[in-house]
Amino acid sequence: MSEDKGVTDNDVAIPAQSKGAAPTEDAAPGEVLLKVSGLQKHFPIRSGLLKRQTGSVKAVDGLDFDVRSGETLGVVGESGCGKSTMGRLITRLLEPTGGTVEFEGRDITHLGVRGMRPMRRDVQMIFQDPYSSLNPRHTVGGIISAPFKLQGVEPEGGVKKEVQRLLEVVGLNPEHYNRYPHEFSGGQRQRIGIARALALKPKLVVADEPVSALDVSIQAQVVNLLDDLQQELGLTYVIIAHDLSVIRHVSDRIAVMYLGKIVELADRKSLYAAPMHPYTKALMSAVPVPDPKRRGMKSERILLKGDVPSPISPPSGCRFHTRCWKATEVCKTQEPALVELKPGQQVACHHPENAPDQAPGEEVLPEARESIEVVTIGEAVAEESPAASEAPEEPAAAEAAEAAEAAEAAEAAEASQASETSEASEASDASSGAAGAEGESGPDDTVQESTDK
Ligand SMILES: Nc1ncnc2c1ncn2[C@@H]1O[C@H](COP(=O)(O)OP(=O)(O)OP(=O)(O)O)[C@@H](O)[C@H]1O
Repeated sequence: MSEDKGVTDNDVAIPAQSKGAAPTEDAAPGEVLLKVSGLQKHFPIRSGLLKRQTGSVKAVDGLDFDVRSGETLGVVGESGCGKSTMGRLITRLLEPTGGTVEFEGRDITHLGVRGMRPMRRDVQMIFQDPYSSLNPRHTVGGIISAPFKLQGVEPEGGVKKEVQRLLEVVGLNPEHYNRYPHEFSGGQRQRIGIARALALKPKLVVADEPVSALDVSIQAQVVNLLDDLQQELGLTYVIIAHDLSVIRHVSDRIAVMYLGKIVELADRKSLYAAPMHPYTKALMSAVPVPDPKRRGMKSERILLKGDVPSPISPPSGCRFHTRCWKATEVCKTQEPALVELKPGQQVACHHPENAPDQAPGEEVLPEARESIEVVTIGEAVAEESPAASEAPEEPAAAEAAEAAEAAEAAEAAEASQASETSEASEASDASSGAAGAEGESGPDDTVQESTDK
């Protein structure tokens, strides 16, 4: 997906983040920053003339986890399992139905708008779609300076100077301050979203599918940027993604969600080395192997049959039992608790993998044997032509991160040529951009006036 934009990705200086962003005053690394207990969100379903509640979508149905200062907690799961709802609950963009959210030891579950205001500075969100999360009528300067205005914060040196510094921090040209979102590529727009999220030096950043709307090579750049910013600013992340390759690359710990619940929560190494929940095992068996030496080796993919059940009436007992090849009678009737079976690895399963059976002596249900299909891949592929073994595998962001670094060197060679072209277009853009800005009315005028002092 190449985009013809006024600003090209060649304008992006990836290592430019080192321009002195001041670290936030976080809790000591490893201390609990966010604590979530029994968190629920049930969306009511109303029907009839009187709009009576006839049921509810149990999008998030009892989550318990904490996020430690300085870490990245990855949250993964199939579409519809409640990841985004969880993200919106912990950033308090949604009101929970039940449970509690504590930030730095303070219960923020039901804080009103005024009570939340100071906390809004500390907790920020990066959204999935850089195309729709930026107001097309506002300049980049206006977008990134909005948090300062909303919070009544006057940074040292003024808002404009600070916004330009932030643009540099995320690898964008500070001179593009007066440009509009449509003049940037997808990756650059996501950088603008990141700059906006970082404006008030938050302690916790919740990123909901921050790269899934982007081209694979651009995904790698944005993932690397998030990584670098975390190192420099001591940020704590909750990163939500359905792509296990992205999650593997960015996370210290990983929570696997299924139908509104966490089924496994573990540090990255343990989870990838020995997943305990059958659902985690199935998810991970579908991940492309990042190590080129191991590509083509025989491996088994577990294909779950059937659809994810409806969150309106989730299955009894263990919610995964209708799709699990290990399901027994106890799985149908008793919901397994999330318990730590190995240090740093919690799982909610009666019959976990790579751990002692929690309900031994139970017979596997006959229908359970039919719930999956195991496909052996690798050998057959390797026997075909060498080209065929590479063709079906989509490069994952983690691999692409490495590929992007190599590609950057090549791109640098092309950059001089590209910059000539982009300089020419910038010259014409500058005048049309200015005309566009002048032609805007209402809020944009305010932005221009207040930021171009
Ligand atoms: N405002 C809402 N009203 C009613 N149902 C909702 C609402 N928002 C989400 N849901 C439902 O809640 C469930 C969880 O949705 P959510 O968006 O949190 O899942 P997700 O894991 O983030 O999925 P995706 O990866 O597709 O974004 C889905 O069944 C969804 O239809």
